[in-house]
Amino acid sequence: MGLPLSNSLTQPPIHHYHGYLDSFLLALGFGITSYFIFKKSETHSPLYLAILLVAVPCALSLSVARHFSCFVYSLSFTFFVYLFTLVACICLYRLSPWHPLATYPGPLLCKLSKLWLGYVSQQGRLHIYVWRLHQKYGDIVRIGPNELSIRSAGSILPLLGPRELPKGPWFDGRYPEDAPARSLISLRNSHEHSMRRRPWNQAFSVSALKDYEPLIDARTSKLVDALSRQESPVNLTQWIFYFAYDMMSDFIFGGGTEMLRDGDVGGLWPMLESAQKTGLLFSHVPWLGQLLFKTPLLAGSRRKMIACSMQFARSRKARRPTHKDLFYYLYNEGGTIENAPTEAEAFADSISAGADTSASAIVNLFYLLLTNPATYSRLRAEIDGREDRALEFSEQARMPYLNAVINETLRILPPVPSGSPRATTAETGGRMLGTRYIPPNTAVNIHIFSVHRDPRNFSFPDNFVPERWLSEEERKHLGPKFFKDGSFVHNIAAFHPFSVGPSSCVGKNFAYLEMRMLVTKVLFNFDLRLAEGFDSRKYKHGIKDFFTMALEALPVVFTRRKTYL
Ligand code: HEM
Repeated sequence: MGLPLSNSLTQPPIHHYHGYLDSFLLALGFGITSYFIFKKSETHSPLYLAILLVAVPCALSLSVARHFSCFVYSLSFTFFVYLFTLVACICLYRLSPWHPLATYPGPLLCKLSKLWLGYVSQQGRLHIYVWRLHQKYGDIVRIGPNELSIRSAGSILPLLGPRELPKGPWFDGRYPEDAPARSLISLRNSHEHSMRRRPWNQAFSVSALKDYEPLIDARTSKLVDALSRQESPVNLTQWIFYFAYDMMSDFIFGGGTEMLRDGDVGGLWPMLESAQKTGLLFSHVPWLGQLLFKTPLLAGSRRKMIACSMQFARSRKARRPTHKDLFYYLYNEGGTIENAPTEAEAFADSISAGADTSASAIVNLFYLLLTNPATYSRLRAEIDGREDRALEFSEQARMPYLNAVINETLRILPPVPSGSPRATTAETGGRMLGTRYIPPNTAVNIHIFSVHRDPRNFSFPDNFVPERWLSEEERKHLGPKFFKDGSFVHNIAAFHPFSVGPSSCVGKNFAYLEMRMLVTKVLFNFDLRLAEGFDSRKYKHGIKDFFTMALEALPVVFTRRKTYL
C-alpha cells in the first residue's frame, strides 16, 4: 500500500530532500570559503565584490536549479543560504574569543560592524556617544570590529609622539581610489607623509608666520567692519564662518573668496558641511565610501568639494599674489623645497583643514563668553587695560586671560572632538600600552573630547573655568568650592586639541594668532550680548561632531564701542 493521497501531494518526494540538502551544503560550503577569501583580501574592488556577492551565488543556483520547481526558488534559496553563511561567519568570528580584540570591552553592535558607528556618526553626536562608552567601559573601548578608542592621557605620547603610528584606515574612505593624490592629513604612509609635510612646515615657520600677520590683521578688520554694518541680532556663527573661509583663501590661495563682502554666493558653506557629514560616514565605512564614490549622485557633495578646491588651486596657479601664500611653498616658488609636491599633490593639499576648526573654536568661545558674564567682564578688563597695545600680535601672546579663555574653549569643546585615528599595521607590528597589547592591523584613536573631560586630568571637567590656565596663585581665587578635597587637578599633558607629534596640526600657531586677534578686536570694538530668547541648551545640543564641528546659529546683539579700523 502507498502513502495516503493527501500526504503524497503535500510533501515532496524523498529525493527532493536530498536535492535541498545538497544545495544547502553547497551554498554553505561556498559561503564559508568566500568568508575566508574576504578575510584574507579585505577587498573593496567592485569587480571582486560583484563576483563574490552576486556571480558566485548565481552560478550556484544554476547548478542546483534541477532540484527546485522553478529557477526563482533556486535563486532565492541559494542567495539566502550563501549570504547568511557569509554574514554569520563574519559575525561569529568578530564575537569569538579568537578575535585579536576579544578581550577589549565594547557594545555588541560596535564589535559586529563599523556600519553602526557610521550610522551614529550621521546624527552628529559621536563625541558624546564615545564619551559615554568610556564612562561605561573604561579607558579602552572596542568601537569597531578592529578599532579601539582610548581615553588615557598616558597613551597620547606612545601613540602620537615621535614614534607615532601612521594614520588609520579611517582616511581611506575620504578619497576616491582613483584620486590622483590625497591631502596631507589623509596620507597613511609615514614616509610619504613626512615628505609632503616639508613645504607645510616651511609655510608655518616663525618667519613665515610673521608674513601672515598683516593678512590676519586685515581680515579681522574686515570682519569688524562687516559686523558694524549688520542689523542686530547677528548670526555670529555665519559671520565667523565667512571670516574663516576668507581667511583660509587668503592664506592658501592668496585670496579668492570674499564672503564677508558678498555673502556665500556659491553655497560653499552648506556644501562643505554636507561633504564633511558624508565624509564621516565614508571614513567609518571605507568600503562603502569607495562604492558610493562610484555613484556620482550619492558622493556628489564630496566630489563637488574636491572639484571646488581644485578650481581655486588652478586659478591661483595662473597668478602670483602680492604676499607669500601656502601655494608659494607648495609650488616651490621660492626654490627652497627639495622634492616639491607634484601639481596633483599641491591641489589635494589645498583641501585642508583650517577654516571650520578655527571657526568653530571662535564661535564656541563667544558662546561660552556670553553665557559666563564674569569671564566676559574679566577678559574685557584685560583688553581695555592694554589700550591700543591690545591690538598688537606680540601683546596678545602675553595676555594671560585671553589665552586662558582660548585654551579653556579648546579643552571643553575641542574642534576635532573625536580625534584623528591612527593604526598599527603589519610593518609597525603590535604596540604595548601599559599592560595592554594592541595587535597589528588595529585602528586606534585617542578620543580628545573624553580625555579633556576626564576628571583625572581636569578638576570639574564639564565646567568652563579659564582660571585653571592661570598660575597656581591665581587659581586659589576660584574659591573653596573648587578645592573640596584640597587639590585642583590640571594635567597639561592631557590637553591636545591640535593633537601632538609629527602629524599634529601644522596650523596651530596660525590658529592662535587668528583667534587672539579676532577675539580682541571684536571685544575692543563692540559690546556684546546674546539676543532675547536665545536657547543655550538648544545651541549646546546642536553642536555636531562631523570630524570638525557644525554649529547652530548664535544670535548676538552688537553695540559699537570705539572707532577703530
Ligand atoms: C583651532 C583651530 C584648529 C584646531 C583645533 C585644529 C586641529 C587639528 C587636528 C586635531 C588635526 C589632526 C592632527 C593629527 O592627525 O594628529 C589637524 C590637522 C591639520 N590641521 Fe589643524 N586645527 C586648527 C586650525 C588649523 C589651521 C588654521 C590650519 C591651516 C592654516 C590647519 C591645518 C591643518 C593641517 C594641514 C593638518 C594636517 C596635518 C598633518 O597631517 O600633518 N589647522 N588640525
